[in-house]
Amino acid sequence: MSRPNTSTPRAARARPRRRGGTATDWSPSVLVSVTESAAFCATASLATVTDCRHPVDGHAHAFGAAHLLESDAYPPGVATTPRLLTARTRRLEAGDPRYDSPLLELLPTDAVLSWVRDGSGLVGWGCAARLDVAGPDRFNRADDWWRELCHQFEVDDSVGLPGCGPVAFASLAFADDPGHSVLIVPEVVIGQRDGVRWITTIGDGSTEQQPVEPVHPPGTVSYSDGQLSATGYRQAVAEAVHRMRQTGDLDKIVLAHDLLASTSEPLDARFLLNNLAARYPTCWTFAVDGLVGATPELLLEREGYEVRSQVLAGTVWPREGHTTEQLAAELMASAKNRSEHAYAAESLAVRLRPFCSDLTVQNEPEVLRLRNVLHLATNVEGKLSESGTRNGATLLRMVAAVHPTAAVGGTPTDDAVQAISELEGMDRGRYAGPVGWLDGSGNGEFAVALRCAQVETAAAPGTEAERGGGRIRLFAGCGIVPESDPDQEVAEAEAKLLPVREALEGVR
Ligand SMILES: C=C(O[C@@H]1C=C(C(=O)O)C=C[C@H]1O)C(=O)O
Repeated sequence: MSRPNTSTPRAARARPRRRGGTATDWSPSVLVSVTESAAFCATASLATVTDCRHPVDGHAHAFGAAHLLESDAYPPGVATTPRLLTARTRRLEAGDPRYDSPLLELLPTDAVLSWVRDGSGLVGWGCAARLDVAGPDRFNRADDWWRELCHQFEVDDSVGLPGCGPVAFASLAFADDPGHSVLIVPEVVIGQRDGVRWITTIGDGSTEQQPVEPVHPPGTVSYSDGQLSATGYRQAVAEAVHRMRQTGDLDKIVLAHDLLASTSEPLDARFLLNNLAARYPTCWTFAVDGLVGATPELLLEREGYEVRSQVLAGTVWPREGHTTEQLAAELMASAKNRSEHAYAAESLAVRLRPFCSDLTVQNEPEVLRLRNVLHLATNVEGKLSESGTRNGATLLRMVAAVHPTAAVGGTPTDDAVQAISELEGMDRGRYAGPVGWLDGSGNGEFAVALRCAQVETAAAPGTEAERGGGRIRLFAGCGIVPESDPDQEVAEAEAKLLPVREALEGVR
């Protein structure tokens, strides 16, 4: 992909102010921090904005986080003292210990943020600003917040690659309700792209030299049913198949279930990240606010005017006596998998096309080979239209348009999403939602949060967590079509749970 096109229209790109630019034309806007969210009803979009270094406590904060909210929809917030946020990016050079260590090895213990694939990507820590948001309008609110915040940055960036300057890590809920989405602007980001390693500090950079403690293994791991057991999952799949065959109102539905793991020692997200990255180097190893995983599915990447996606749907998993090539051939020849896949590829392409002047969808799917599964994959590439970008087609708004694709929702989308909530009866949280990062120039990458688990913070009474251990909720799901066999779907979900299970158990 080419470098960002600097002629991208202003409306399409949140533009931080670059040092050496028009310093005097910056007029501090009134920054408002909304401190209350519990008072709102569940169906409304909720937004809580926090300057994390100064937890919301009713006092003015040392520096501001800003967002746009309709004044009549929210109670009065707490006015903050407007102060410019500084984002400083510089190249790391040979001789600096951070120049050639693997990115994941640079992470301190707490508040880790990760987006790493094949050794490149971004890691971050600390929290210069944070948005918590929920509801059907979560994408637009997140987009407004990020673009507004970007105007408050003074940027000193001598590298200029996508991911330099101010960056937000984002992880959005699968569903309009329930679910909670989060954007975190770290205090420190270390990035690598095209062989260049850089560091960005946001704010005063005081956490740049955070000591890196040794990674702490989780001890013994035990599993128990989550909100939807494997047996319950089998029933839900059988019911979906029955319904599809009887009424024909759904063409495809993606059903998932969860699994709880308890560990005898506290969970160190870096232990999972390291193991996942070692076994799944071609996946995006991510961590945002306790959601940790290694996903193979690129939802949408934007660089300048170019967008790219790789839709995955249709799966086989290793069986004794079958080579990878035999499995790949079986997958390509399976009418059931091809139809599951076609719905997913079509759903992405149809919703991305309005933003593009050109959109190329691979004719025939290819096979993506991973250790635990093989998927059918379709590559999609587009060029954004100038009118679209002028009219505010930001990455987050495009992500909003394509989510959920039929790889994690179904066809037709609204009916499938409704049926998912009825049949699963669990809160997916941010599993199967978009996860990724955004920079201040409009570039970014979002994947579908798969092969992941949510580290739980509250310790349930009588659990390992209460005794000082950890608790984590793993998720996996499968596309169901009328030809699906419930036992096979249970086995497929098990294969998809394997990456996180093995990472927890220390398999590398
Ligand atoms: C839903 C998941 O995966 C999705 C479903 C797939 C399928 O049904 O074949 C394949 C890849 C993903 O798009 C998951 O991993 O939990």
